[in-house]
Amino acid sequence: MEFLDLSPLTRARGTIQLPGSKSISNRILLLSALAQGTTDVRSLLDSDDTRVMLDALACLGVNWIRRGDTQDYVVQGVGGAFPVKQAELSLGNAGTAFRSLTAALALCGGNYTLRGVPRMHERPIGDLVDALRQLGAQIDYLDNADFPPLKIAPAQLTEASEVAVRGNVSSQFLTGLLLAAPLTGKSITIRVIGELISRPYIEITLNLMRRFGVEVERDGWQAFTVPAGQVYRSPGSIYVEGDASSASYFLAAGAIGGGPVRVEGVGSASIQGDIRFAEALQQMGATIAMGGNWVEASAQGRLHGIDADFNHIPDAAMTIAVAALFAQGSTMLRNIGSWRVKETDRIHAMATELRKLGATVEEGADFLRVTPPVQLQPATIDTYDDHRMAMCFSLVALGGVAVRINDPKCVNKTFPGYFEAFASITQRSVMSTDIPVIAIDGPSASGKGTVAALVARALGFHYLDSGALYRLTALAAQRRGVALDDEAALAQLARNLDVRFEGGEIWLDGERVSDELRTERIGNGASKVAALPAVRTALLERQRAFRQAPGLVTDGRDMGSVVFPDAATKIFLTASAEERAQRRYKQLMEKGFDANLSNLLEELSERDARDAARSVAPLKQGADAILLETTHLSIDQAVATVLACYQARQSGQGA
Ligand SMILES: Nc1ncnc2c1ncn2[C@@H]1O[C@H](COP(=O)(O)OP(=O)(O)O)[C@@H](O)[C@H]1O
Ligand SMILES: Nc1ccn([C@@H]2O[C@H](COP(=O)(O)OP(=O)(O)O)[C@@H](O)[C@H]2O)c(=O)n1
Repeated sequence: MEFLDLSPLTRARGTIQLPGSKSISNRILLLSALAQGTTDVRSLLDSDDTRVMLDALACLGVNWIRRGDTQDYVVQGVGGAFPVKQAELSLGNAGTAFRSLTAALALCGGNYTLRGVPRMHERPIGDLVDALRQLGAQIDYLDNADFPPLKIAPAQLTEASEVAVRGNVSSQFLTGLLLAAPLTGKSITIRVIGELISRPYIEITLNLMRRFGVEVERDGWQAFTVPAGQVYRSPGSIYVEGDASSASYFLAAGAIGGGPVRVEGVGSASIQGDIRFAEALQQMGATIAMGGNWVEASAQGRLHGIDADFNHIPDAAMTIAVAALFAQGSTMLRNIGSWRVKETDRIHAMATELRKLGATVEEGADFLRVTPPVQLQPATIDTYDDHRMAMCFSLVALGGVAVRINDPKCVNKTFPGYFEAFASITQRSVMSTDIPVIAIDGPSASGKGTVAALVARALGFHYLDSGALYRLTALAAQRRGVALDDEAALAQLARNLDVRFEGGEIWLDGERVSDELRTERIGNGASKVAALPAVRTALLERQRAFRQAPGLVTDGRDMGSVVFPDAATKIFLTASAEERAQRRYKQLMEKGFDANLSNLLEELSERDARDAARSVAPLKQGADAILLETTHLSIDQAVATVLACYQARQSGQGA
C-alpha cells in the first residue's frame, strides 16, 4: 500500500488559494448540461468526482470543452433531455454525481445503467428511488434492493404532483429531486418526511437553480414546490466558489499550529454551509477573521473541548473530531448519523483511527465523544478510501508526532494538491530549534534521570527517560519469551510497545511497571537490546515524538548525538564508578530491593564497557556536550549547573 510519512510539525502559518467546491462544481455541471444555452464555468474543481461527472455528461451527449489547461470549461446545454438515450455509466464513489444523475435520467426518457465502485453499492439510494417512482420513474435494482447499481427505463409520468422523500438519510436525495423536477414540465411539490439533515447543502441547490432561472417555493424545510413551466437557462458565465469543506483543514491548522492561516476563495459571502465551520472553531477558542472572500484562523493558547450539534456541517465536522485531539477536555459531536453512509462509515473509521493516537473515543449511532490523550502517539492512519479521513488526519502532525497516512492519493476525490498545500503552510519540527531540548547523556547511575526530571520541573518542560524505552523493550521481551539477541523480533516489539507515561509512572500493556523496570536485571537486559541497531531505529521516532512545546529535557546515552542533534543544551553527566555504584546501592536499598555493593560495581563497569564499545550510538561525551562531573556535587548543585548552562545559552543567543 502506498503511504505518506508526515514529520512532526510545529506551526502553521500562510495563505492558501482554495480549489473549487465539489458540491457547487457538480451541481453547476449538471445544470449547465440541462440548460438552454452555453455556460462558461470558471474555476471548476479538478478532482475525481468532477471528472466522473464530466465523463458521464460526455457519454450522455453533452458537448463540453476545457479551456487550455485552466479549470475553466464551456458547456453546451442540451435544453432539457439528454440526446443519448441509451448508456452505461460508471460513477466511481461520487455521491453527488450518482444521486443527481439518477433523478435526472429517471425523468429523461432513456434506458440507462448506473454503477459505482463497491463502496458506492453499499450506500443506500432506496429513498430517492421510492420518491422518483411516485412520479412514474421506472427504476430497477440490479443487485440488492435499495442500493446501486440501478437500471433505468423511460418514465411513465403519473398524475402525481406531490412526492415525499425521507430527509434524514442524505440531503442529496432532495437535491436530486429538486434538480430533476423541472424536467417533468409540471408543478412538483416535494414533501420532506422527518428531519431534514445537512440543510445548507439544500441552500446551495436552491441558490444555483435560481442562477439557472428556476425558482423554488418553499414552506420552511418541510415542502418545496417547483412551479410548472420553468426551464433551466444558462446564466452565461458562472464562477465556482472555493471549497468550504476543504477550507476546514487549513483553518484548523491555523488554530492548532498558532497561525494565522488564511484561506482565499470562500468568505462571508459564501453560499456553502461549511463556512460555518469557522464558528465551531471559534467556540473551541480559535480567533477567526473573515472578509467577503477569505477567512483567517489563529490561536493564542490551547483550544478547549465543545459539545455541539453538527448536523448542519457533517463533512467539516470531521475536522473538529481531529482538532479535539488538541483541546483541553472532551469534545462531543452530536447528530452526525449521516457519517455512517458516507464514503465509509465515518463514525467507526474516525473512532478507530483516533484511538490509534491514544485518544479515548466513545461512539454511538449518531455521536462521537473524543477525549485527547496526555500525549499523542505516533501512528499509521488508515484512510478507508475516504479523502476527508486523509486530510483530517494530516493535522495530527502538528502535535509534534510523526504520522503515516496510508493511501494518501484518496485525496484526489476532491483535492489532488492537498498535501503540497498543507506542506506550504506548515513547518517541520524535528530538526528545528523551535522547541528547545536539553539532552543529558552519561553512564549508568550518574544521576541523569534524577537531574533531568528536576530540570524539567523547574522549566515546566516535558521529560523523557529514554532508557525506560530500552528497559520496556527488555521487559516485554522477557514476558513474551523473545530472546535478547533476536534483533528482528525485538525491533518489532520496540515498535509496537503499548506504553503510557503519566505522573512519573510507567505502564506496559495497561499494567504499572515502574518498579520492575528499575531492577538491575532489566537494566542489564536493556543494555543488551540497546546494542542492536534495528531496536535503536525502531525507537527513534518514538523518542522524537516527545519533543513538544514548551520544551523537553531528556536523558540517555545518545540524546545529544543521535536523537536530538540540534538540542539547545547538551550535558554529559558523570561520576566516578565507585560513587555511581554507591548511589545505585542506596537507591535500591531505599526501594526495598536486595543489593550487594561489589556486585553492583562489577555490573555497572560491565554495562559501561558494553555501552561504550557498541558500534551504534556508543556511550561517550560528544564534542559539543558540556561535561558535568558530579562525584562531589549534590543533586541540587547538579540541577543548578544544568539550568545555568541552558540559561547562558538562551541569553547568549540574544533571544
Ligand atoms: N549529584 C548527586 N549526588 C548524590 N546522589 C545523586 C546525585 N545525583 C543522583 N543521585 C542519586 O543517585 C541515584 C541514581 O540516579 P538516577 O537518576 O537513577 O541515575 P541514572 O538515571 O543516571 O541512572 C538516585 O537515587 C539519585 O537520587
Ligand atoms: N538513550 C539511551 C538510553 C538508554 N540506553 C541503554 O539502556 C540501558 C538502560 O538505560 P537507563 O538510562 O535506564 O539506565 P541507567 O543509566 O539508569 O542505569 C543502558 O544500559 C543503555 O545501554 C541507550 O542505549 N540509549
